[in-house]
Amino acid sequence: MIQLTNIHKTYKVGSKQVDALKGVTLHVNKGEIFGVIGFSGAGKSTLLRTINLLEKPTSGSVVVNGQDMLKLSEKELRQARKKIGVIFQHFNLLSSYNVFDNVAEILRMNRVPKEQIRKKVEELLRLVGLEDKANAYPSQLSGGQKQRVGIARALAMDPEILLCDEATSALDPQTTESILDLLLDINQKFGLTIVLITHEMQVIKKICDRVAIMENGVIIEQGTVLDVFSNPQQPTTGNFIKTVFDDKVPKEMLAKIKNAGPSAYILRVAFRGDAALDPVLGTLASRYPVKTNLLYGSISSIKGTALGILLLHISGEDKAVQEGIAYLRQSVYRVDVVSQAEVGV
Ligand SMILES: Nc1ncnc2c1ncn2[C@@H]1O[C@H](COP(=O)(O)OP(=O)(O)OP(=O)(O)O)[C@@H](O)[C@H]1O
Repeated sequence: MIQLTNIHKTYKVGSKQVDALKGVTLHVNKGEIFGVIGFSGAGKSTLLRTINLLEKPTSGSVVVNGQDMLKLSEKELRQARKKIGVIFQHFNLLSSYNVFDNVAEILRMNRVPKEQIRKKVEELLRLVGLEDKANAYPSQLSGGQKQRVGIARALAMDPEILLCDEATSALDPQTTESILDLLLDINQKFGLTIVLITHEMQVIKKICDRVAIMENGVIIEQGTVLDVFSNPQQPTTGNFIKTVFDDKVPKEMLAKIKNAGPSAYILRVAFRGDAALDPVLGTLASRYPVKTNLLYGSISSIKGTALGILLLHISGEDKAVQEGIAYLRQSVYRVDVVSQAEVGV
């Protein structure tokens, strides 16, 4: 659906050059929700804006729906952009227009016949749950309601792709959840392809199928959300995951743990799918003469698959501990030995 290949973008600021994108290659499948996460300045907005050519790459290719976007004439590009809706962090509504007209304006601009406009706007406002706010002005709406108008505007021309530029960053956590539910609903109802950029891992976890992590203008890691959450490869990815799975243990608690022998470790254990329910820990305790303490545990569902993260303290004679760890490694998705300093707070 979207293929970005070896995208470079260099801005010139006075005599200085800023390399915002340094060879980004990305494929987004039709109908999926693809998230791009990174810290401020990583290049996310620039990347998102190359998809509809709001930002023209310095080099590289942008193919959307089989069309090479860089080869289109102005007129063809305008047509192609109709199929790519965009929603923004600060909503971009027209403050002097009411809700109805904010949405109708898009249809008028695109010369949709007048008699079709009312029906279409009513349909869109129903979809986003704002049918009773048609006459309200943006200043009379909450942030979440404003973003719903933004979504209705973005969907007015029946796009195939929706680009979301930090669409929930200005919203409180509860409103964020409801906007993400709406995006998920639209994705499922219409098979809409969604690309979103965010700095919140919670957003990625809740609705994305796949994720790319950006740092300094490059993608440092990408994969399904489940794979990335359960098996991160890069330290930055691990740091983002920690914002969702806060596997910290009070230092006083760590100080009280008594080792059952000379060998002791703290393990971070990731379980996936059905394995999350298996009595692995019971078998570990009965089969190996080791002592285990559960320090932290969390199970959540990522796109319908359970992902469990545990912190375990294991101690005993060295041979038994090593065999116990080997058994765990065979039985669960991933086991890492972590230091007290890493998990203690
Ligand atoms: N129009 C511009 N002119 C000059 N430099 C720019 C321009 N737009 C972005 N940059 C620079 O390019 C780099 C990437 O910026 P970009 O906005 O894409 O990052 P981001 O990951 O979206 O950050 P944020 O989360 O803060 O929006 C930054 O160093 C930024 O200062």
